[in-house]
Amino acid sequence: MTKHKLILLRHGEGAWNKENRFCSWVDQKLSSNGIQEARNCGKHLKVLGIEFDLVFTSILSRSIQTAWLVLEEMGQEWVPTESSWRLNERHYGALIGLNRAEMALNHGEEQVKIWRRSYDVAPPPITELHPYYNEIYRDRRYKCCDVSQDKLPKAESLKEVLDRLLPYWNDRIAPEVKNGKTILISAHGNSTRALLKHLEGISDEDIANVTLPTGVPVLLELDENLCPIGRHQFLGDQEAIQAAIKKVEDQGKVQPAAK
Ligand SMILES: O=C(OP(=O)(O)O)[C@H](O)COP(=O)(O)O
Repeated sequence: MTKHKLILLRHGEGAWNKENRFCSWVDQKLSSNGIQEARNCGKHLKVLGIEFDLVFTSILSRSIQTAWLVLEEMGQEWVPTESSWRLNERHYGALIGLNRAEMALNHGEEQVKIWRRSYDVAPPPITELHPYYNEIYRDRRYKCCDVSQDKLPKAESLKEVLDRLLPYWNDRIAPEVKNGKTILISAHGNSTRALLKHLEGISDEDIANVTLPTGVPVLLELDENLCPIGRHQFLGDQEAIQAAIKKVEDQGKVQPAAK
């Protein structure tokens, strides 16, 4: 049986991951910890003998920077890399920039969980009054997309992320996987969750329980029809990975001191 190896990666920690703020389409760089996470990821993939043929990233710096650092550690800087807005993080609309724990205090943990992890509920849309509206929509990178600026999202559910990501997967990435290319997709927590949902056939309910920590490579093996062979695997120290997953899940809870 043909086995295609696909490595999915949520970028290393960014400044706003650390501050527990919804970052989404704001272009934050990696924190020093995030740089180290990306480097460690590259070291680990090198030890495993992975040889990439192609790399795909979003057009947000943290995913591109992560891909560079991974490739540098692996001595594979030459590998062709392609970036698309369709791999961008979920657009968190009006929630962009807000602190999750404060949101939990003001709106309740259940509401924050619905905003973060429900499949088809979108947060309130971003408006021109939002402090990051201009920073996002006046950025030149969004003039170079395959849709016009006015068609770009103002908020997205996970379902809407999958809807805009799927054409890129189907037309651009999947054919390369089928051709036997070993591919790294360096993207984001929710764009990666959307793709995993599609490839593994995860239900609308169960996808709420899939959490991705930063900087941890996820291996998915696919057969010739791109059906998964077994479940996705987090590569690395399993105990540390479980602790990192719990930390991401707890980001949407009221901080103990404030309870
Ligand atoms: O920017 C984000 O994700 P990213 O760090 O993967 O790019 C989101 O703020 C992730 O938030 P969530 O984990 O509450 O869905």
